[in-house]
Amino acid sequence: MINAPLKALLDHPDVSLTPQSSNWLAVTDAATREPLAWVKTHDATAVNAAIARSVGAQRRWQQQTATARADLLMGWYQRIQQQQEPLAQLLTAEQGKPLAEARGEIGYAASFIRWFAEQARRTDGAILPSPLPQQRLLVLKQPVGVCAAITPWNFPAAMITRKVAPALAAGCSMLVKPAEQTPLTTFALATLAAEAGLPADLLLILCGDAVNVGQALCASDSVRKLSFTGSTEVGRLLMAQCAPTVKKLSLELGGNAPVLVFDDADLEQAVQGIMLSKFRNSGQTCVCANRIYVQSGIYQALSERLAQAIGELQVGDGRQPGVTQGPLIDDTAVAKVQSHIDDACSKGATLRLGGGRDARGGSFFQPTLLTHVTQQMRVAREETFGPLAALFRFESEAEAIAMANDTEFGLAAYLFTQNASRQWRVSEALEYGMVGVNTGQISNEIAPFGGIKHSGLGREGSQAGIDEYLESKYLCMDISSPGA
Ligand SMILES: NC(=O)c1ccc[n+]([C@@H]2O[C@H](COP(=O)([O-])OP(=O)(O)OC[C@H]3O[C@@H](n4cnc5c(N)ncnc54)[C@H](O)[C@@H]3O)[C@@H](O)[C@H]2O)c1
Ligand SMILES: O=C[C@H](O)CS(=O)(=O)O
Repeated sequence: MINAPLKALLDHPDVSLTPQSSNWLAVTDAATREPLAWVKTHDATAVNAAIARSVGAQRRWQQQTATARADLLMGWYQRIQQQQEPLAQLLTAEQGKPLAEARGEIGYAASFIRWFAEQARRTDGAILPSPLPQQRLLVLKQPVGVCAAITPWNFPAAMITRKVAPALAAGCSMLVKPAEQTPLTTFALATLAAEAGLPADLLLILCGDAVNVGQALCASDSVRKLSFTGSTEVGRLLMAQCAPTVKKLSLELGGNAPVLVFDDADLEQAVQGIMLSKFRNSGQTCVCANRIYVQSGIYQALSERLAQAIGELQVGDGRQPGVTQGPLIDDTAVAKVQSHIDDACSKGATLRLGGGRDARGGSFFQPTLLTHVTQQMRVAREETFGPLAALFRFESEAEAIAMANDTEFGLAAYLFTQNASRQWRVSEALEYGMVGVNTGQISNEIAPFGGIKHSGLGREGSQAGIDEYLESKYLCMDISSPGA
């Protein structure tokens, strides 16, 4: 239910708490599947009208000083922090994750705003040593201009601010198409940005048919950048759609994260790291452990301890105390996890724990452990995006690295070993954008988040994050006096 604090966050002409006509989209509760609200949808004409408004807003916004932009972002940050609880309740309602995780995501989302408020005043250019005495060479940093973002449902707050904050800090405007399953958090964040003084039309939300909205954004020459977070399949499509207008692109795509646990790992540290990486958001994160490779000497002890830890997970409505595993986003997600389990078992894997839809029905799924998994199974090649821990066995370091790298994805990888030399050797050999050593928690606003190969282009957060929204302009100035 949308209570009074949540209703105040959704005070937007494109959000209705009462049923609306056909060109409005119903947003449902992830656990109960009851309608929460309705959001207005945009066709191509409406998208193009929004782009035109964004152009004007951006031109005015880039005239603001970096200090003014930073101050406004800090005001937005503080309001989000003050509203963490209602925002978390709204996020859990539409996405399903347990409230404790939702509170954490709100804090994580806010951290990007604070980070880029700080970065706004550090977009330094350069003065270069000229090769000619009469010339002076300078580099200016200028905003890219009108930007668009298309975001996934699994982190309805953080995937918005990880794009909008650097864009606004750099002097850009942003048009956001949130996932159809979880747009309400985006509207709530926009409400707080407006309360902080964000000028009208600088942050516009475009709900509607993803294909049509996406095509209109990609086709517009006024939109100079697209930042997409989602599946690799859609990322490839958007990349192609942006080619005719040569847009700047940031792509945060799919993953297939390996975890390597060596005989010399600290067993408890490895189990805790696997649990954190695998079961956060019920396994619905791009950096979740998808394949767990365990060296023979520790395999039995780890599989026993992991089974015990998985058995302690609590499935249910994320609003209920003690629940650690909320529902999957929809029945399609349930079917994909089930298909990976069935495929693996048909090819010789052992079902150690769980294995199917939870007795609660809906899209609740039992946290599952498979052992004796091999590279020939679908779970080794595809991103499961659900609460399935798949254990593989290996003998040597070289074999583990080869299996870990045997994928077109390259987002995150993890390894557990107390041997410092091995930490360096394996980290350098893993073909991924991010590597966790003795930890399953690698995400923050300060580090460069992103992947290589089919997991994407560019980085979010960190010093690099704002560069995705800036252009470098080179000035070459002849300072010789006339007639000299
Ligand atoms: N790398 C990361 O940081 C990161 C973060 C979250 C999710 N993901 C990936 O996203 C996937 C799961 O999220 P998802 O199911 O929302 O992904 P998805 O690709 O199906 O959808 C993502 C967004 O794209 C939109 N979309 C879908 N088809 C489109 C089209 N033809 N044109 C324009 N927009 C379109 C959706 O409406 C949604 O807003 C997983 O693969 C996961 O790994 C990656
Ligand atoms: O799912 C993708 C998110 O980027 C995960 S994280 O919260 O940034 O680790």
